[in-house]
Amino acid sequence: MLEHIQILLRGLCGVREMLFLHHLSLLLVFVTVLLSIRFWLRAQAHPLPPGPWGIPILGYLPFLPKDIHVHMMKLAQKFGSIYRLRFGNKLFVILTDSKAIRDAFRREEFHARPSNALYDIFEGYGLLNISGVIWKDQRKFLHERLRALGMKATGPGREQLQDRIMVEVECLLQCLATGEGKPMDIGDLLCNASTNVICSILMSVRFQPNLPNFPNYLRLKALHDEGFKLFLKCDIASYVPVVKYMPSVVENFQRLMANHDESLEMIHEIIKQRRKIFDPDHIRDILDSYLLEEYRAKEEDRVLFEGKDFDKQLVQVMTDMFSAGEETVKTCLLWSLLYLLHYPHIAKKVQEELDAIVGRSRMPCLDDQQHLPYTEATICEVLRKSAAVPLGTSHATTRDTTLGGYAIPQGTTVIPLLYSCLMNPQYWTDPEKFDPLRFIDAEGRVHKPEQFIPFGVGRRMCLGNVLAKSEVFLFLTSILHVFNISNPENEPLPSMEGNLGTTLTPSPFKICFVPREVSKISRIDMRSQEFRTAGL
Ligand code: HEM
Repeated sequence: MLEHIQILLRGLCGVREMLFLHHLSLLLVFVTVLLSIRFWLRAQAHPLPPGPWGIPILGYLPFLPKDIHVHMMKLAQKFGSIYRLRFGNKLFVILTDSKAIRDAFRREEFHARPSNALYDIFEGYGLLNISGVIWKDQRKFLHERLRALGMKATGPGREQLQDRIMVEVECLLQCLATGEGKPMDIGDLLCNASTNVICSILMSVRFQPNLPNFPNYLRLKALHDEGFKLFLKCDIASYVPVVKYMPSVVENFQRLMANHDESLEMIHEIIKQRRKIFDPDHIRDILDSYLLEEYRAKEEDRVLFEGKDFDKQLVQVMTDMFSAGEETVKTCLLWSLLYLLHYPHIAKKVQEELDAIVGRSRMPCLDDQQHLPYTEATICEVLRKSAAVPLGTSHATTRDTTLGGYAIPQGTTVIPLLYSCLMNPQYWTDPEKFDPLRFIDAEGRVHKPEQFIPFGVGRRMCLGNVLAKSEVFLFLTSILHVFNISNPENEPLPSMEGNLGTTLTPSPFKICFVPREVSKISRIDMRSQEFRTAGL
């Protein structure tokens, strides 16, 4: 064959050209060999992380059980704390301990969110699902504005945040009191309470069955609940190219889009109403802060969000904060009550600490937090054992990189398996046991081990962690300060098994709230509801 080519070339070219071609082909062979050796050496130095085999087209998807988070934690025993999985045609890297997660997420190339047809719904707007410079700017802006509204761990100004939360705490306590100690399922009440806190911070709106906007709340909640389910279904389908064209998947996708559009439109309506009464000298919430930016940009003849639609950004940010802040806190409160039903002696110890430090003549406040180590340890233990966001939120790599000696190619989806950090027997003694004392050191102070990362770590860690901790503290301590909680008589204790969706939630359960000498606590200060409804 080679001879034939040479004869042909001899016929076409002179001797000098032949020599040149000969040298050129030698050079090409040499370069190819060199590149192959380099590639092989690099692959030896930085191979892909190890991981289980999957099957063609679907990858590891068919082997995923219902409790994905537990299964993924078990895979780490075989493959180590950094391993790979293939879902359909997509490469995933799973990080199962806080060291690997910290190592990765402190680096810029791990800060992006994955990008596929599903995430494209957000068109690069909002905060939760965007990447790059816009994400950085928006995160900084929101962080500063939230701090200005009192969302900080220490220092003056926290009363603003506390006031907003306490309005909802007081409403909740009144509802619980109407139950007169009979069994109640309080999932909807907690959902309404946490929605109202976040909506108050975002746009000074609250919803209550006796307020005219309550049907809007029910619709928004239904859209979100369905949206989360559809998102999960479409998410899995989006990894397998063939599956995503199936009629049922296309239909789910279209419903998700319609759902998303309707919920954005509802928020947009609130924004349009607010614009009419906006006052740059009276900034009440996050919505006002954005409108102030818009107002200043107009005054200074400056363009906001070059090439982007300001209203779309505003609506998507509101929606992102709403989704991130409502479900998580409600879930965490439900778990708190469920664990305390199972471990009544812990509930009693928290009440004793509250009685000793806060006293029986007032309600707990944020300043008490630092003086209540057992209560704080109990909340840490709730955050650990419930692992409310077991799979964290996926990140993606923006360039080829390495981690722990492994190659992580550009565009890899990275899952920080928070469930493993919080529940792995390698890091926690008897992790299934609910035991606040694991967070108390020899001096009686609260100590948080390095695997305790319920809010993630790094530059993309939960933006609302201070708010979440404040809410859980104020709701839980207030409930325990005013009521004794118990399981309905002659009923088995509710299951502690979690159901995996975007969060890990307990199944619905009933609980009795029996007042504890309420008369001794000064009457709960019900602030006027008019101030809240005025923002509508
Ligand atoms: C107990 C309650 C909560 C838990 C366990 C929780 C947990 C998390 C986790 C694990 C992440 C992902 C971090 C990452 O990407 O690495 C996250 C992100 C986020 N959380 Fe929370 N969260 C809670 C409550 C809240 C609340 C109340 C808000 C409201 C402001 C909030 C706002 C956010 C936002 C905006 C992000 C995305 C940050 C970004 O992409 O830069 N979260 N949260």
